[in-house]
Amino acid sequence: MSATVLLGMMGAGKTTLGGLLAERLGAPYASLDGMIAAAAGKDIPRIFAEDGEDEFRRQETAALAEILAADAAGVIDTGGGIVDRPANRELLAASSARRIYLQAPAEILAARIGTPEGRPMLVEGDLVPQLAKLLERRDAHYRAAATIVFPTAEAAGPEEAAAELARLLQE
Ligand SMILES: Nc1ncnc2c1ncn2[C@@H]1O[C@H](COP(=O)(O)OP(=O)(O)OP(=O)(O)O)[C@@H](O)[C@H]1O
Ligand SMILES: O=C(O)C1=C[C@@H](O)[C@@H](O)[C@H](O)C1
Ligand SMILES: [Mg+2]
Repeated sequence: MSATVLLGMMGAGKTTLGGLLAERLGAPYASLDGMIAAAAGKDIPRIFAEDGEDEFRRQETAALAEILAADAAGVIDTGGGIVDRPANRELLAASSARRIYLQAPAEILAARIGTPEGRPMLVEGDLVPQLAKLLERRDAHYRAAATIVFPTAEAAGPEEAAAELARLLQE
Protein backbone atom coordinates (compact mmCIF):
# COMPACT_ATOMS: atom_id res chain seq x y z
CA MET A 1 0.00 0.00 0.00
CA SER A 2 1.36 3.45 -0.85
CA ALA A 3 1.31 6.43 1.51
CA THR A 4 -1.81 8.54 1.97
CA VAL A 5 -1.13 12.30 2.12
CA LEU A 6 -3.76 14.56 3.65
CA LEU A 7 -3.93 18.07 2.19
CA GLY A 8 -6.08 21.02 3.20
CA MET A 9 -6.40 24.24 5.12
CA MET A 10 -6.03 24.78 8.85
CA GLY A 11 -9.13 23.25 10.44
CA ALA A 12 -9.87 20.98 7.48
CA GLY A 13 -9.61 17.92 9.72
CA LYS A 14 -6.21 16.54 8.68
CA THR A 15 -5.05 15.64 12.19
CA THR A 16 -8.40 14.33 13.40
CA LEU A 17 -9.14 12.31 10.26
CA GLY A 18 -5.47 11.34 9.85
CA GLY A 19 -5.47 9.61 13.24
CA LEU A 20 -8.80 7.91 12.66
CA LEU A 21 -7.87 6.85 9.13
CA ALA A 22 -4.50 5.46 10.21
CA GLU A 23 -6.31 3.38 12.86
CA ARG A 24 -8.78 2.06 10.32
CA LEU A 25 -6.05 1.23 7.80
CA GLY A 26 -3.77 -0.23 10.49
CA ALA A 27 -1.07 2.13 9.18
CA PRO A 28 1.28 4.54 10.97
CA TYR A 29 0.41 8.23 11.24
CA ALA A 30 2.98 11.02 10.75
CA SER A 31 2.56 14.78 11.04
CA LEU A 32 4.82 16.94 8.89
CA ASP A 33 4.36 19.90 11.27
CA GLY A 34 5.34 17.54 14.10
CA MET A 35 8.44 16.32 12.24
CA ILE A 36 9.53 19.91 11.56
CA ALA A 37 9.03 20.97 15.18
CA ALA A 38 10.88 17.90 16.47
CA ALA A 39 13.82 18.48 14.10
CA ALA A 40 14.02 22.19 15.00
CA GLY A 41 13.58 21.54 18.73
CA LYS A 42 10.88 24.22 18.96
CA ASP A 43 7.22 24.64 18.05
CA ILE A 44 6.01 26.13 14.78
CA PRO A 45 5.01 29.58 16.09
CA ARG A 46 8.56 29.88 17.49
CA ILE A 47 10.12 28.82 14.17
CA PHE A 48 8.07 31.53 12.41
CA ALA A 49 8.95 34.13 15.07
CA GLU A 50 12.66 33.37 15.36
CA ASP A 51 13.60 32.14 11.87
CA GLY A 52 10.84 33.52 9.62
CA GLU A 53 8.31 31.95 7.30
CA ASP A 54 10.85 31.34 4.48
CA GLU A 55 13.00 29.21 6.78
CA PHE A 56 9.91 27.30 7.97
CA ARG A 57 8.95 26.67 4.32
CA ARG A 58 12.47 25.38 3.58
CA GLN A 59 12.21 22.96 6.49
CA GLU A 60 8.73 21.95 5.32
CA THR A 61 10.04 21.08 1.83
CA ALA A 62 12.90 19.04 3.33
CA ALA A 63 10.47 17.13 5.58
CA LEU A 64 8.08 16.46 2.68
CA ALA A 65 10.90 15.23 0.43
CA GLU A 66 12.18 12.96 3.21
CA ILE A 67 8.85 11.38 4.03
CA LEU A 68 7.82 10.87 0.40
CA ALA A 69 11.22 9.35 -0.44
CA ALA A 70 10.74 6.85 2.41
CA ASP A 71 7.66 5.64 0.47
CA ALA A 72 6.30 3.99 3.61
CA ALA A 73 2.67 2.93 3.85
CA GLY A 74 1.25 5.44 6.27
CA VAL A 75 -0.99 8.46 6.68
CA ILE A 76 0.84 11.79 6.36
CA ASP A 77 -0.75 14.92 7.83
CA THR A 78 0.67 17.99 6.02
CA GLY A 79 0.64 21.68 6.99
CA GLY A 80 -2.00 23.89 5.38
CA GLY A 81 0.61 25.84 3.42
CA ILE A 82 2.23 22.81 1.79
CA VAL A 83 0.90 23.75 -1.66
CA ASP A 84 2.25 27.34 -1.51
CA ARG A 85 5.72 26.33 -2.73
CA PRO A 86 6.13 25.08 -6.32
CA ALA A 87 8.83 22.63 -5.11
CA ASN A 88 6.29 20.97 -2.82
CA ARG A 89 3.67 20.81 -5.58
CA GLU A 90 6.25 19.07 -7.78
CA LEU A 91 7.18 16.59 -5.04
CA LEU A 92 3.50 15.77 -4.49
CA ALA A 93 2.76 15.39 -8.20
CA ALA A 94 5.75 13.08 -8.69
CA SER A 95 4.90 10.84 -5.72
CA SER A 96 2.98 7.59 -5.89
CA ALA A 97 1.06 8.52 -2.71
CA ARG A 98 -2.70 8.79 -2.63
CA ARG A 99 -3.40 12.46 -2.00
CA ILE A 100 -6.62 13.57 -0.36
CA TYR A 101 -7.76 17.18 -0.29
CA LEU A 102 -9.96 17.67 2.79
CA GLN A 103 -12.10 20.53 1.59
CA ALA A 104 -14.28 22.93 3.60
CA PRO A 105 -15.42 26.54 3.13
CA ALA A 106 -13.82 29.41 5.06
CA GLU A 107 -16.85 29.81 7.36
CA ILE A 108 -16.59 26.22 8.58
CA LEU A 109 -12.80 26.37 8.90
CA ALA A 110 -13.11 29.54 10.99
CA ALA A 111 -15.71 27.96 13.28
CA ARG A 112 -13.50 24.90 13.80
CA ILE A 113 -10.34 26.95 14.41
CA GLY A 114 -11.94 29.42 16.80
CA THR A 115 -8.87 31.49 17.69
CA PRO A 116 -5.72 32.57 15.78
CA GLU A 117 -3.56 31.77 18.81
CA GLY A 118 -0.62 29.54 17.87
CA ARG A 119 -1.31 30.02 14.15
CA PRO A 120 1.32 32.28 12.60
CA MET A 121 -0.58 32.69 9.31
CA LEU A 122 -3.59 34.23 11.11
CA VAL A 123 -4.05 37.44 13.10
CA GLU A 124 -6.65 38.64 15.63
CA GLY A 125 -10.04 39.62 14.17
CA ASP A 126 -12.55 37.93 11.90
CA LEU A 127 -10.96 34.70 10.67
CA VAL A 128 -13.39 34.19 7.76
CA PRO A 129 -11.87 36.75 5.35
CA GLN A 130 -8.33 35.70 6.32
CA LEU A 131 -9.08 32.06 5.59
CA ALA A 132 -11.02 32.96 2.43
CA LYS A 133 -7.95 34.80 1.13
CA LEU A 134 -5.63 31.85 1.82
CA LEU A 135 -8.20 29.48 0.28
CA GLU A 136 -8.44 31.63 -2.82
CA ARG A 137 -4.71 31.19 -3.31
CA ARG A 138 -4.53 27.52 -2.34
CA ASP A 139 -7.75 25.82 -3.40
CA ALA A 140 -6.75 25.25 -7.06
CA HIS A 141 -3.35 23.92 -5.94
CA TYR A 142 -4.91 21.49 -3.46
CA ARG A 143 -7.27 20.27 -6.18
CA ALA A 144 -4.46 19.89 -8.72
CA ALA A 145 -2.31 17.98 -6.20
CA ALA A 146 -5.12 15.69 -5.05
CA THR A 147 -6.16 12.28 -6.30
CA ILE A 148 -9.36 12.57 -4.21
CA VAL A 149 -11.25 15.74 -3.22
CA PHE A 150 -13.22 15.01 -0.03
CA PRO A 151 -15.69 17.62 1.32
CA THR A 152 -15.59 17.46 5.12
CA ALA A 153 -18.40 19.95 5.73
CA GLU A 154 -20.89 17.37 4.49
CA ALA A 155 -19.86 14.45 6.69
CA ALA A 156 -21.83 14.06 9.93
CA GLY A 157 -18.59 14.14 11.92
CA PRO A 158 -15.00 12.88 12.00
CA GLU A 159 -15.89 9.19 12.58
CA GLU A 160 -18.29 9.15 9.64
CA ALA A 161 -15.81 11.05 7.46
CA ALA A 162 -13.00 8.59 8.32
CA ALA A 163 -15.22 5.60 7.53
CA GLU A 164 -16.18 7.09 4.17
CA LEU A 165 -12.57 7.95 3.37
CA ALA A 166 -11.36 4.45 4.25
CA ARG A 167 -14.06 3.07 1.95
CA LEU A 168 -12.97 5.36 -0.91
CA LEU A 169 -9.32 4.33 -0.44
CA GLN A 170 -10.18 0.66 -0.60
CA GLU A 171 -12.05 1.06 -3.92
N1 LIG B 1 -15.44 15.96 9.34
C1 LIG B 1 -15.52 16.77 10.40
N2 LIG B 1 -16.72 17.16 10.85
C2 LIG B 1 -16.81 17.97 11.90
N3 LIG B 1 -15.77 18.46 12.61
C3 LIG B 1 -14.56 18.10 12.22
C4 LIG B 1 -14.37 17.26 11.08
N4 LIG B 1 -13.05 17.08 10.92
C5 LIG B 1 -12.46 17.80 11.90
N5 LIG B 1 -13.36 18.39 12.68
C6 LIG B 1 -13.08 19.24 13.84
O1 LIG B 1 -12.43 20.40 13.36
C7 LIG B 1 -11.38 20.78 14.24
C8 LIG B 1 -10.10 20.93 13.47
O2 LIG B 1 -9.68 19.67 12.99
P1 LIG B 1 -8.14 19.28 12.87
O3 LIG B 1 -7.37 19.78 14.03
O4 LIG B 1 -8.11 17.81 12.58
O5 LIG B 1 -7.75 20.11 11.55
P2 LIG B 1 -6.34 20.21 10.83
O6 LIG B 1 -6.63 20.10 9.38
O7 LIG B 1 -5.40 19.23 11.43
O8 LIG B 1 -5.93 21.71 11.12
P3 LIG B 1 -4.67 22.33 11.91
O9 LIG B 1 -3.57 21.34 11.93
O10 LIG B 1 -4.36 23.56 11.19
O11 LIG B 1 -5.19 22.65 13.29
C9 LIG B 1 -11.34 19.73 15.35
O12 LIG B 1 -12.02 20.27 16.46
C10 LIG B 1 -12.10 18.56 14.78
O13 LIG B 1 -12.78 17.81 15.77
O1 LIG C 1 -1.59 27.25 6.62
C1 LIG C 1 -0.38 27.41 6.87
O2 LIG C 1 0.37 28.10 6.15
C2 LIG C 1 0.19 26.73 8.05
C3 LIG C 1 -0.49 25.70 8.65
C4 LIG C 1 0.04 24.93 9.78
O3 LIG C 1 -0.31 23.55 9.63
C5 LIG C 1 1.56 25.09 9.94
O4 LIG C 1 2.22 24.33 8.94
C6 LIG C 1 1.96 26.53 9.84
O5 LIG C 1 1.37 27.22 10.92
C7 LIG C 1 1.54 27.17 8.51
MG1 LIG D 1 -3.52 19.44 12.36
